Amino acid sequence: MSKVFICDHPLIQHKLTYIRDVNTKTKDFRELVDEVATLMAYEITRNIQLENIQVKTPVATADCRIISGRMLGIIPILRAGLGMVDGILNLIPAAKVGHIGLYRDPETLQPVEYYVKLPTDVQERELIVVDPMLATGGSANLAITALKNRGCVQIKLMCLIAAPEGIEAVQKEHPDIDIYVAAIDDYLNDHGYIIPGLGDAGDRLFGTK
Ligand SMILES: O=P(O)(O)OC[C@H]1O[C@H](OP(=O)(O)OP(=O)(O)O)[C@H](O)[C@@H]1O
Ligand SMILES: O=c1cc[nH]c(=O)[nH]1
Ligand SMILES: [Mg+2]
Repeated sequence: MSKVFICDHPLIQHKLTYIRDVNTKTKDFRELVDEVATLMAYEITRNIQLENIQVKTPVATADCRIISGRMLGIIPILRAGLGMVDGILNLIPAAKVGHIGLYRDPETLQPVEYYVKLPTDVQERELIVVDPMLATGGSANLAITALKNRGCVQIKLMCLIAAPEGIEAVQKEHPDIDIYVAAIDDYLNDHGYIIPGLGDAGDRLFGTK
């Protein structure tokens, strides 16, 4: 069974409070999501493997460690996942980015795929699928399935806010995938919105409503 990690670092929780606030405007919302993505990336990469190397300091040789050789990929689920990409790239600039475009049909709440563009060596990479919201779990499940269908095996899911329903759905369909979230909220309303949540992440990031 996949594990669920709640990133409860005080800085993440503090910024999430302002992300949720209805009075936070687009510019601040975008900056806060970016910052939280960086902080969550710090947590998610905690157990990444290191290699030993030696470097010359100005006065001696030092035994050091680097993460070279680890091939990472960031996979945002469009649109809202885009808001988390730069924050992660700040920490891991060598990561490649693949895009999966999905929108959720407002009537059926089923995800509809409209775009997939992945790095050619995606199967060899350790992937972090990012999306601020895990609601019914349909979008995350479809994105993970799309990656697995292309031969990807090392996949983590990183979301800001999850509904219990979404976590359950991902655990059921993809029990091998670990999930990292900043918060698990109460429930989904009749329109599939996370309560209390933050509203529509894509609209708040891009100012479309
Ligand atoms: O878990 P689910 O029930 O599938 O819902 C979550 C999805 O809904 C939102 O995307 P949306 O469909 O609003 O598209 P957008 O990012 O383009 O706004 C969100 O960013 C997730 O991708
Ligand atoms: O609460 C929700 C649920 C799905 N998508 C969002 O952007 N917000
Ligand atoms: Mg949206």
